[in-house]
Amino acid sequence: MGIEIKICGLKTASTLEAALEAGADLVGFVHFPKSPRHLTVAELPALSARVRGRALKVALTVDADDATLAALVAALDPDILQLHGKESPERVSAIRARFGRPVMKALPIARREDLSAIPAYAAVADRLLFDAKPAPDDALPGGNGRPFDWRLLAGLDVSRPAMLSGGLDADNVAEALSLARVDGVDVSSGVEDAPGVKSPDKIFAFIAAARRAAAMKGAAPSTASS
Ligand SMILES: O=C(O)c1ccccc1NCC(=O)[C@H](O)[C@H](O)COP(=O)(O)O
Repeated sequence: MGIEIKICGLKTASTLEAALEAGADLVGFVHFPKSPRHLTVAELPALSARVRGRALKVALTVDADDATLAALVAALDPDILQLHGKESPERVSAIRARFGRPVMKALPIARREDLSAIPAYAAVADRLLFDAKPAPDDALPGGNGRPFDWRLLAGLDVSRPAMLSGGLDADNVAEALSLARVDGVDVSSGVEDAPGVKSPDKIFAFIAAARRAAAMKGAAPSTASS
């Protein structure tokens, strides 16, 4: 079973290069001033040029207005717009139509009830990303290194490609993939030495662990009919 791997919150040329060399399928750039991973619009073209088709570029925003999205689209030329705020299904649909880019909507998950949002967003987004719901004292809506109960996604059957994120790292990604039925994994804090400081070694270790886990999952006999 192949999976997609996204390394999010890349800020420097050297760590972006590490993610690309390690084989990341998607690379994420955060535009959210409160984040330690925030990149200004002016910083994006140089990073964008380095990707050169080696991975999909993802622009991550939180409840961004159209002017901000337009500036990001011009500066990064993203392959995917990741919406990580409280964007309604109507707003997701409007962004997709206005900017003509595939949209990945992040959905915050803590309990089974949180899965009830899936159908409305699956109807309008190209992809879904299941992330841990922030705790009241978390400063950010994502990128908090907080895991959730991956068993909630065990029987997941959505009509869109779905990624899992929240507190993943090289040590737990195999367990996460063994429990959640997803098409990919997304990591930020788990490949950092400090908030906003990516570690090339941890990026390589994470991607190797995720690929190994996905290969083992593909090789394991199916239990679906037993
Ligand atoms: O990373 C941030 O600083 C951030 C800020 C605001 C919204 C979302 C943010 N990050 C989301 C991600 O990096 C990933 O999509 C994912 O949530 C992984 O986060 P982590 O738990 O740190 O691995």
